[in-house]
Amino acid sequence: MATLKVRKLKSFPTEISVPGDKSISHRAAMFAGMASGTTIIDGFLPSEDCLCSVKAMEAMGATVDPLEETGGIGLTKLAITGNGPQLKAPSGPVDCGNSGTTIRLLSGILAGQEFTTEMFGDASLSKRPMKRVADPLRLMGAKVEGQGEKICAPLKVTGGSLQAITYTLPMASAQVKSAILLAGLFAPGKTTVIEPVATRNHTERIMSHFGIKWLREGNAISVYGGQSARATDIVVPGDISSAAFWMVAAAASPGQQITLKNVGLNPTRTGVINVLLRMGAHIHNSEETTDGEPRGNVTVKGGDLNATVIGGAEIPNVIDELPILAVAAALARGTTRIQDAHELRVKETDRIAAVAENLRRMGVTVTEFEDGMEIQGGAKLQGATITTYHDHRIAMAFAIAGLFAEGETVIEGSECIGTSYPGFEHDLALFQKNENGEYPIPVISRAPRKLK
Ligand SMILES: O=C(O)C1=C[C@@H](OP(=O)(O)O)[C@@H](O)[C@H](O)C1
Ligand SMILES: C=C(OP(=O)(O)O)C(=O)O
Repeated sequence: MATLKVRKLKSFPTEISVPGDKSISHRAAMFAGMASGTTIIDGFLPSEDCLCSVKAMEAMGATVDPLEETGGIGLTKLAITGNGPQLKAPSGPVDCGNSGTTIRLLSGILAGQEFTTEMFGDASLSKRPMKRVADPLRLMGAKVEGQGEKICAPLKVTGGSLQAITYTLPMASAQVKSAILLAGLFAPGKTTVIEPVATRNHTERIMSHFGIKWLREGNAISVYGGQSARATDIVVPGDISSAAFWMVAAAASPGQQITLKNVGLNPTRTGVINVLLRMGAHIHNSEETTDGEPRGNVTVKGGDLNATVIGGAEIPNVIDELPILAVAAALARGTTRIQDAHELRVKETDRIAAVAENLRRMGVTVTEFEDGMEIQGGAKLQGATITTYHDHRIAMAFAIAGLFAEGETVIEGSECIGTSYPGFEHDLALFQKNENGEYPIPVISRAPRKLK
């Protein structure tokens, strides 16, 4: 088990470029693998989760050529050549690691294939509910077999002749929406997903990018079956969910300023900026390119933060940022309430319990509810030993809390950070100059290295 030690912040970088967006990298790998021809993906996130999606597509017949590596984090540019939407049966079970996005989106693709595939994951993924994808995919005609009432992994999907459905999502989940839309590509007729609350729309945007037509009527999103993806190069912006850690570090540091470069600014993901603005942070974005996904630089200036309420339709937009927003709440004046966030209980770990437990260890008063928590801000944070429960967002959120704590904060089980943010420890070191003006971890160069 790896351990990350964090001390109170001693230095402040003026700029950080976070690695590629995780949600978009998964989708780019999957659509490229289902397209006929070669797609170059630039800005790919070489995290363990996204590499599971690449390896899965490779196991099912796609060819993967590495093109560029970026210092210390790995493969950031690759070419994927697919053979069209009918994939090859993999020679064995597919490893989805820690990745909910891999197993759920892949289930949608596999529902359209005429073979049986088994998918498995690590201990955390094996506890997460797959019934939410099994239910609609079974209605479409796929056979989905899993473990117990929650239909957990290992999950076996046998696809084939699907029928189009209209399905109202019982929970706000972009993964379930995406699984149904992906399966809909293999079902004759119009498949419609109705989402009661808007969730991230990367699947819809990437379908347009790969030449697949879809339509939105109110809160209903539809695709017609029988369409194939057209290979098209794609540039992935930086991940706002990773940038969020540095946004909070800066927002809670009066007198400091940081610019996060080339961050994805899709409005279904920018809730974290809205929440921090409401808490009193000074944030400015410059929106740039819009070849499918908006992106830009985000500058955050520190100040005194105030408590807020986070809930309702805003929740899906900040779902992965709630652990770090809970840390922001601990650093703010007043009591912050997070509500309507039951979904946090079925992530890599129960994130409500894990955040409450670790905040308390640092000296914060937290009241836990079924759907969220109340956090009393303003207490002096004390360094503590943090349990990550193998959840990358818990590890990174509490590493940021450690920058504001007296004494040392020890993040036990920090290896999970590689799930979404390879290079996080090195970026964190930019805040940790020691007495001699040296960084505790060598600061890596992010210079790209061409492989071909
Ligand atoms: O579609 C996606 O890429 C994701 C959707 C969200 O999950 P849910 O669909 O379970 O809300 C999010 O928490 C996850 O990190 C990525
Ligand atoms: C919940 C997450 O990812 P996934 O569902 O893909 O495991 C996350 O990245 O916070």
